[in-house]
Amino acid sequence: MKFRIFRSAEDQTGSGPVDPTETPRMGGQLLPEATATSKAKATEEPRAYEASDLPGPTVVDSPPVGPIKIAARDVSVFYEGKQALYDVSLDIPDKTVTALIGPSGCGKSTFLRTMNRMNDTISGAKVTGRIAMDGEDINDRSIDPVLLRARVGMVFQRPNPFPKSIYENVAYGPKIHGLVSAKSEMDGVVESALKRAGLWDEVADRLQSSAMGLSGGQQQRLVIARAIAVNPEVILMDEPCSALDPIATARIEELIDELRERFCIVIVTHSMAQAARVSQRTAFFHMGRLVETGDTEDIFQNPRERRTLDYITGRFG
Ligand SMILES: Nc1ncnc2c1ncn2[C@@H]1O[C@H](COP(=O)(O)OP(=O)(O)OP(=O)(O)O)[C@@H](O)[C@H]1O
Repeated sequence: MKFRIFRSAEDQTGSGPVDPTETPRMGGQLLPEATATSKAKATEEPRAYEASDLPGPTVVDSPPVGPIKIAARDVSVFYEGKQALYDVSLDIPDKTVTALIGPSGCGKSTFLRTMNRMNDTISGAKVTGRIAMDGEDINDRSIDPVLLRARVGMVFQRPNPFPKSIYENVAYGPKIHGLVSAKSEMDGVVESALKRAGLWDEVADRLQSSAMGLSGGQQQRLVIARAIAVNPEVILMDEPCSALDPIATARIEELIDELRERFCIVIVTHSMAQAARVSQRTAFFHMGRLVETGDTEDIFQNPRERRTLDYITGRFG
């Protein structure tokens, strides 16, 4: 059996070259060329990928099972009038990791930001369409974006701890949102968030030390602890491992897997291997459009769209 070229599992950033010697794997399973090709286009001869194929229709491979946390309908985003995202409709299930994949500039981060109204903070950005969380329109005038961002936390590419102590980084959110007043209660919140972020054992004896003295991977887990401390319902992650080494990346990936028991997680990643490892649902974007979405296993093993197949097998992007 032949195997398609696939990004190396060690390629954590997704920016490295495709490794032709790497055996492709998806959730411990191989990605056989025969399966990917025959099911993608069972009766058609593969044809060359052409720019005129774009833009294509959205294909919903299989609807998610279980409760939907966020439902996006016909979401478009414009920057200074220039359209960056076109009519994206996507259901994001609760207690699941959904990976947003696609080549640079396809709109992954733009779509991610629509879910906690971070695009509101970009001057000249305009969002149309509807995004509902638990059935409630998050763009409704009655929704306070600051409170929304506590419910929908965000972790960025580069760890961005505040230049304060480890303790203060975690305590900051509960304090400003008035969730906790007593010091003893705050101690409990900080400890619990650090434990859930898998950092407690490494920092318990230096909570008053500066967060800036932590390693990059520890800082990223601290930022995750900071997001968790305000009891969010959703955690958005924009390439959270791209600035980390493989060991720190593996630790964050384990953490993501643990966190999905309690949270709805959406992760933007350039690494196909990472998307395959950490997510249960995948959405593939190309040129501002959602091309295909479905269970991660289906997207990687039986993509329906030629563009998806070309991307996941490293032909472009
Ligand atoms: N603040 C902004 N102002 C103007 N245009 C923007 C802004 N942010 C993104 N864009 C444009 O919107 C399009 C989508 O960008 P976006 O960052 O969402 O893509 P992406 O898929 O996340 O890319 P990458 O993988 O490189 O981060 C691009 O053409 C980009 O140049």
